[in-house]
Amino acid sequence: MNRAEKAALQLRAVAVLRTLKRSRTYDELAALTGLPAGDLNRYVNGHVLPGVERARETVESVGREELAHELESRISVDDEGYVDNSAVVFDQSFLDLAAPVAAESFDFERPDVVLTAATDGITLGAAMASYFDADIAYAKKRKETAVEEFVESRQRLASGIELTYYLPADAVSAGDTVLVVDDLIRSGETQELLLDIVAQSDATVGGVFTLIAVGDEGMDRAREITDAPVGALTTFEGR
Ligand SMILES: O=P(O)(O)OC[C@H]1O[C@H](OP(=O)(O)OP(=O)(O)O)[C@H](O)[C@@H]1O
Ligand SMILES: Nc1ncnc2[nH]cnc12
Repeated sequence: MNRAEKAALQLRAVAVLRTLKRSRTYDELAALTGLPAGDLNRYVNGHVLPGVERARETVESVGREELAHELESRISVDDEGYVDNSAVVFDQSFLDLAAPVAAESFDFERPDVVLTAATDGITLGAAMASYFDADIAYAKKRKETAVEEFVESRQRLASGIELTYYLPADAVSAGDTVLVVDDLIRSGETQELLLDIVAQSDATVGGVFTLIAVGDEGMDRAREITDAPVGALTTFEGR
């Protein structure tokens, strides 16, 4: 490992600890990590960096299970099965941790572009794009001003309302590998539109990832459209 890689690992460990600290006392963080509370305080406040071995152990200890647990503790589901995930999508540090875990948990092809749907998918999309050193693209329900060419995909929803997403045509190029992500998948209607935009762009789907699947319907729908890996960090019961 060269100096830069060591520093990146040490900083990632600090990011992990800071994220875990948000909902914990130092004593609780010490119990969780096995590291002394005083050391944790110095790491979280940036006075000292953890040594490379400690950094590695810290980063590796936050695997899929821990992250899913952290995610579940931050969201609430109402009586009708609707999810409030604002404490997740507004926390870029948490999403920055989710990206490597998603990449390690599923066999996604390395993307050229990470594609999502505005609005709530954008922060996760940005974290994933940054991790893969890929571009971020997001389809919007309105046409972007001053852009001339769009790829658009329209669908009539179960409710009868029509939903259209527009993506500037140069956001995804023919031949690109595209990782499609969203914060939440329920019916899969949004995924169907995003996957259609990838197909219209003559690009390849490298995977589909969501933080939260509500029921199986949307995930199954995505799996019918693509053979690429389709994965969720957590699944909740649908209505
Ligand atoms: O699987 P589906 O049933 O299509 O639902 C999932 C979509 O719903 C939410 O977005 P929403 O449509 O609420 O738009 P927003 O992000 O702009 O709030 C969420 O961010 C997904 O994009
Ligand atoms: N927040 C949410 N919870 C459950 N299903 C949804 N579909 C779209 N947004 C949703």
